[in-house]
Amino acid sequence: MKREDVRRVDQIAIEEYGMLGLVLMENAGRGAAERIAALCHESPRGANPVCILCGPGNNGGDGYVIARHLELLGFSVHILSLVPLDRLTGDASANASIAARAGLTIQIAKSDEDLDRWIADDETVVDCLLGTGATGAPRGLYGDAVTQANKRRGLRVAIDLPTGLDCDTGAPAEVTFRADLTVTFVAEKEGFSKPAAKPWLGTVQVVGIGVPQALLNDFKVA
Ligand SMILES: NC(=O)C1=CN([C@@H]2O[C@H](COP(=O)(O)OP(=O)(O)OC[C@H]3O[C@@H](n4cnc5c(N)ncnc54)[C@H](O)[C@@H]3O)[C@@H](O)[C@H]2O)[C@H](O)CC1
Ligand SMILES: [K+]
Repeated sequence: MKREDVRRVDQIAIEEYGMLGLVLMENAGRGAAERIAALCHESPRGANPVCILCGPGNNGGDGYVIARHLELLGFSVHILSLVPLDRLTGDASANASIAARAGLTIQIAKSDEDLDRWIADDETVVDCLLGTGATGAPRGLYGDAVTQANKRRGLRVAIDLPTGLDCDTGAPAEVTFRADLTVTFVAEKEGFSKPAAKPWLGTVQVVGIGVPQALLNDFKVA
């Protein structure tokens, strides 16, 4: 699916089917957490603890849901947000607040030094930095976070798409998250089939977010 189509699915599910964004985000995050747990259990590099890198939008919001569900699955999790939590809005803000009230470990990374200090070398790193709302190459601290993550030797999991990869063209940016696994929502993105995308995607798994079959049929999603 094209970026704009998958964002339309989200919008129609809410505006025409009356679903709540929080429900879509919960389905997305719970499904992603289950795939991450499965990968960590079956891979020799699958470390526990898990570090979740969260950006400013709903891709970051997914990260707070993933953290809550990974903890329920027995993982030790910590969250590095690249923005102060009061900068979050909507469903992302709601889930960051739930995670904070639940006592999940959340640190706010303000510099590359923070990222270097707080991302351990052997933990599993989850990319909830930028998703379908990204435009252009990851800027500033987002580029730093991707560079730091790529240096670690643990597993790397991208949520919805690897930060830096253009999900319509499959073109990687100068700095792109190199994932072992990409968990993507609703359907594979059009750019994932392009050869240039392969080194950055790793294995791709699709997670449904609970939108009605009728809506998926309208977008010809298998
Ligand atoms: N139906 C679905 O697929 C669902 C998707 N979900 C998740 O939501 C994200 C999309 O969320 P959105 O808030 O629209 O965008 P992002 O989270 O990607 O954040 C974009 C945000 O980041 C800033 N930004 C944009 N480009 C850059 C850049 N190059 N460098 C730095 N910063 C950048 C800007 O502020 C943007 O606003 C989707 O991917 C899924 O993960 C829902 O959770 C469930 C349903
Ligand atoms: K991402």
